[in-house]
Amino acid sequence: ILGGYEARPHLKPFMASLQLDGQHVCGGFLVAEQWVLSAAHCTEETGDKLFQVLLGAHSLTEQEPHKRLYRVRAQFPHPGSNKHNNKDDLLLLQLEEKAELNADVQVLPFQREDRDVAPDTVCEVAGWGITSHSGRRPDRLQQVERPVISRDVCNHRTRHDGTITNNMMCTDSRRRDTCKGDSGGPLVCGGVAEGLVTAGSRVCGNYKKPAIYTRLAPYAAWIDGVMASADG
Ligand SMILES: NCc1cccc(NC(=O)c2cccc3[nH]c(C(N)=O)cc23)c1
Repeated sequence: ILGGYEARPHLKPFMASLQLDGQHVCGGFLVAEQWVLSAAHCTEETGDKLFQVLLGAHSLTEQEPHKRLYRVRAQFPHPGSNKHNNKDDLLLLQLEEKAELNADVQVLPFQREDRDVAPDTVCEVAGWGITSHSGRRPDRLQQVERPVISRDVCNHRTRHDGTITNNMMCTDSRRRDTCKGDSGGPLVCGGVAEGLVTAGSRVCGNYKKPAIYTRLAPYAAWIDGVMASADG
């Protein structure tokens, strides 16, 4: 997160850190007791290695009462996801067991009504992604508030030039923005997850490249279907 600030500890109990060998790679959030939602692009450099999922954390390193690292039983990237564009950039992770819910570990509902969030709506996004252009990695969860911008503005030829589909949404990226390591985290508007951070152009903090999110409502059936099929 660029231009943000440290979140109030454990006030975002849905936040997940996707880790490899103890290293934060991407964000995500608890969408059901045994399921975390993140971005398919997060698996690009991991090959077929499975993530571990850290829940209940504020600091990535310090001991905290409800912090717990979960093994992943299976990972389900959306079948339409690929490394050449931002389409269908979703990843469902089934935890080895149901997460133990408590004050610091809670499920976050996602938007199921397929209607655009109004432009200028102020939403918030959190993550352990880099906090500077030099790549400084925070130990504690950061957050920032960002206004939604219309798809038309976001698709302007000087911005994302027509690549933002109806399944995507954008927020202003002037100074305050998402960046490397924030992918997969939720864009929360009015207490509901409306989108998932996607790296898009990988640019951070430049107003000419608004932040892009995968809208969640269009994928409600896919999310429910995977969870139902794998839960048995
Ligand atoms: N503001 C939009 C936004 C949201 C989330 C992430 C990003 N930016 C990256 O993720 C990024 C940036 C720079 C080098 C990078 N290398 C890699 C990589 N996977 O090797 C990713 C990146 C941008």
